[in-house]
Amino acid sequence: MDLLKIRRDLHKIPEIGFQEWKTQTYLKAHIDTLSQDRLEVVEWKTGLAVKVRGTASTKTIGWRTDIDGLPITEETGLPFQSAHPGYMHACGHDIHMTIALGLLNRLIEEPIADDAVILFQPAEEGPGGALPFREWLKNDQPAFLPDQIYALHIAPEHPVGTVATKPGLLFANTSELYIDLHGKGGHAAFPHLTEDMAVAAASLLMQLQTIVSRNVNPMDSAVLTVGKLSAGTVQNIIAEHARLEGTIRTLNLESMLRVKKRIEAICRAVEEGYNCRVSIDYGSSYLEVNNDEELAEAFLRFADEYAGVHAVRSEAAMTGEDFGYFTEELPGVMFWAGVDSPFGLHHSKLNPDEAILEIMPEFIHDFFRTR
Ligand SMILES: CC(=O)N[C@@H](CCC[C@H](N)C(=O)O)C(=O)O
Repeated sequence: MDLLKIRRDLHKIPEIGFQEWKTQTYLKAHIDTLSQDRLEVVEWKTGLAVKVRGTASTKTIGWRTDIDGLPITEETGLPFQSAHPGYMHACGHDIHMTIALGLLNRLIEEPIADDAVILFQPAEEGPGGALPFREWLKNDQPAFLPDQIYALHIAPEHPVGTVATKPGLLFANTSELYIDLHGKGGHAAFPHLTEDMAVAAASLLMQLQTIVSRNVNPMDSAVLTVGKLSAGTVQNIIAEHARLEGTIRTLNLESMLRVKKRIEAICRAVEEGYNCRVSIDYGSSYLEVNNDEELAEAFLRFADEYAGVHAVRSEAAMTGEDFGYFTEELPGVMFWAGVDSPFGLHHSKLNPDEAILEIMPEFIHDFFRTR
C-alpha cells in the first residue's frame, strides 16, 4: 500500500465538516481494493466504520480518525498542495486518515485475535461528528461499537517517533463563541447620529480579555480566543453590524459555565453602553478528553519498549477534541504523535514529516495485539 501517495491524494482534497464527500469516496475506493474476507463496512453521513474480524475474538478494539479539513488557504507551496481554494488539511487529518488506512491494511495482512473497528469520523473541527457518530453506532450498529478506543493527533513540536500522552485529563472542554452586534450605522462624518458597532465590538473584545485574568481562579485554567473580528462595509460608512467569532476552553464544565456567565454580563453592559443589540451563539461544544488511567499507562509502557518509538508523559493541553465523546462512554486513549514541523496546527504552512507513515500503522497494529 503506497501510503505516501494516499496521504498526498487526500491532502489535495480537504473538505469541511459533513461536506467530506470526495474524501469518503476516496476512502471507500481504497478500502474496496483490499481483501474483503474479514471486512465489513458501513457508512454514516460522510464517515465510515470498518470492521476487521479477528482470529479468536473476545472483544473489539477501536481506532478513530477524523477526516475533515479547515477553511484556511494553504501556503506550503508543496507540489501536492490543496486543490480546493480556501481549504487545507491544516490539522493533519490527512495524515490521521492515511495512518488509519495503513493500520487497516496491516490488520488484514496480519489479523489480530480480537475484532478491530476503524472509525473514519467527519467534522472534528466543527460542528462535531463524534457525538452523533457514537450515538448512531450505539443505536443502529452496536456490532461496530468498540470495547476500547484509541486515536492519535499529530504533534508538530515533537520529532517523528515520539508519542506523548498522559493518564486522565488530556484535552480541554470547548465551546465555540459567536457574538453579533447590531446598532444604527450611518455617514462617517456624522458619528453623533449613529451607534458605531466597530467601536462597540472593539470595546467588547478588550473587555472579554479580562475574564480569564479576573474571573477564573488562577489555580484553574481557561482560554478565551477571538479568532475573527469583522465589522462594517467600507471605510466611510459607520458600521451597523459587527461580529466576533471565537472559542472558549476550560478544564471542567463548572469553569465553562462561569466564563459564559461573565461573557453574558459583559455583553449586556455593551448593549447598555453602546445602545445596541448583542446576541450570543455558543455554536458547538466538546467534552474534555479523559484518557483511561490503566490503558494510558499500558500504552506508555508499550511505547517505551517499542524500537524506534520514544514515549513522553505530556501535560494536558487546551486543545479541543470531540474524541472526548468517545472517552465519555468507552475506556480509551488519545496520544500525540510527532511530525516535526516548524509551523504548528491550524497554520497555513503546516508541513508534517511524512516519515510518521512508516512507523505508526505498524506500531498501532502491534499495540492492538497486546490489548
Ligand atoms: C485538535 C484541534 O485543533 N481541535 C480543534 C477543535 C475545535 C473545536 C471547536 N470548533 C472550537 O473551536 O471550539 C481546536 O481548535 O482545538
